[in-house]
Amino acid sequence: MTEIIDGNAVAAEIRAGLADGIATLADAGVTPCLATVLMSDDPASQTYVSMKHSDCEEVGIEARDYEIDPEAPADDLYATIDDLNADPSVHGILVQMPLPDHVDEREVLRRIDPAKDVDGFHPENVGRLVAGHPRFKPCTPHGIQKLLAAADVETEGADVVVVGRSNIVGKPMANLLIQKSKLGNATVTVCHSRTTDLAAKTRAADVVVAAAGVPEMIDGEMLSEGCVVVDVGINRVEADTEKGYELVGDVDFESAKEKASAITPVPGGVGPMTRAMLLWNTVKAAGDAEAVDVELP
Ligand SMILES: NC(=O)C1=CN([C@@H]2O[C@H](COP(=O)(O)OP(=O)(O)OC[C@H]3O[C@@H](n4cnc5c(N)ncnc54)[C@H](OP(=O)(O)O)[C@@H]3O)[C@@H](O)[C@H]2O)C=CC1
Ligand SMILES: Nc1nc(=O)c2c([nH]1)NC[C@@H]1CN(c3ccc(C(=O)N[C@@H](CCC(=O)O)C(=O)O)cc3)C=[N+]21
Repeated sequence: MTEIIDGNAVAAEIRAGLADGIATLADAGVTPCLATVLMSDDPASQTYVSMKHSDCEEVGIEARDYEIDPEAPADDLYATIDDLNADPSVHGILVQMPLPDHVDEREVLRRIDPAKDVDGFHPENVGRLVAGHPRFKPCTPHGIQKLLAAADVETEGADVVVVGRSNIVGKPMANLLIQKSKLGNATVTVCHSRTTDLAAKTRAADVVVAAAGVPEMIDGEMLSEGCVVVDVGINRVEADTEKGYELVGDVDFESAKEKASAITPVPGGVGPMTRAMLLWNTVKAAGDAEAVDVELP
């Protein structure tokens, strides 16, 4: 029987597990606070940001919402970041990606105070991760580690293929998996659009992490019997539904399920974990900033 790994359930456990840390902060008079900054009209981005706000509310994190007209000059965004950096009541800052073309994404990432960079995208935090002593682990790959652990999937000694080399998913995923740590110690192959014979690589893997942004590109034919499949892809494809679209992953779920011993669904797999680990990083940021020792799940 193939195990369907329930990301909603594991994310709910993580949120519940944050209660102790949030209570410890409350005893010290601190309410953790996340500021989200949205500079986009994209409905998907708006949905994600509003989901992040309701998650915060559920666990007792204050969420502040900043919205900037996507046509506004980049300086408006930079000024908002500068204000949030300077505000001691704000512990975490998330600038929702993607940004409009006239905004320099790299400037945005290096402008956020690295101590408030709950996405873990600031070059200093990327450097710490690569050097093996992360401060904020990027939410999606960190969530995937927690998901694998909850499903009793050992990464130690496993051959893992990561499909995708983006700075927000593929690269940090590979970096976390090669760390000398309990949720690491894997042997990792990173594939991308110039990889030759992707299917041969994925067929040799014990664990496949699909993060290419190509709907259903990994099918059962590309997988070995008994492998574990983590589907990061969130693709809105047109469909005859109430919303006019449906969400599909980068994995062809039906055929992959025939081969895999365990697989994450879309929706309800990695997505909720990304949001849970954002809360996790925000509680950590608050503890660090206020010098309160918080236990994290
Ligand atoms: N569940 C969640 O929480 C999250 C989900 N996502 C989703 O994950 C997916 C990936 O996101 P992101 O990393 O930001 O995407 P990017 O578009 O930034 O990166 C995609 C990567 O996949 C590679 N790729 C594209 N096509 C192929 C192919 N045919 N074969 C092999 N590799 C390919 C690209 O290669 P190259 O570098 O050569 O161009 C690139 O490295 C998207 O569907 C996104 O919506 C993203 C973040 C969080
Ligand atoms: N600065 C920044 N940080 C991010 O972490 C970031 C970002 N920008 N830009 C976009 C991507 C994408 N991302 C998702 C988070 C949660 C779900 C999620 O919760 N998905 C639900 C369903 C969502 C739905 O119903 O549309 C699920 O898979 O079950 C999806 C995608 C974070 N990202």
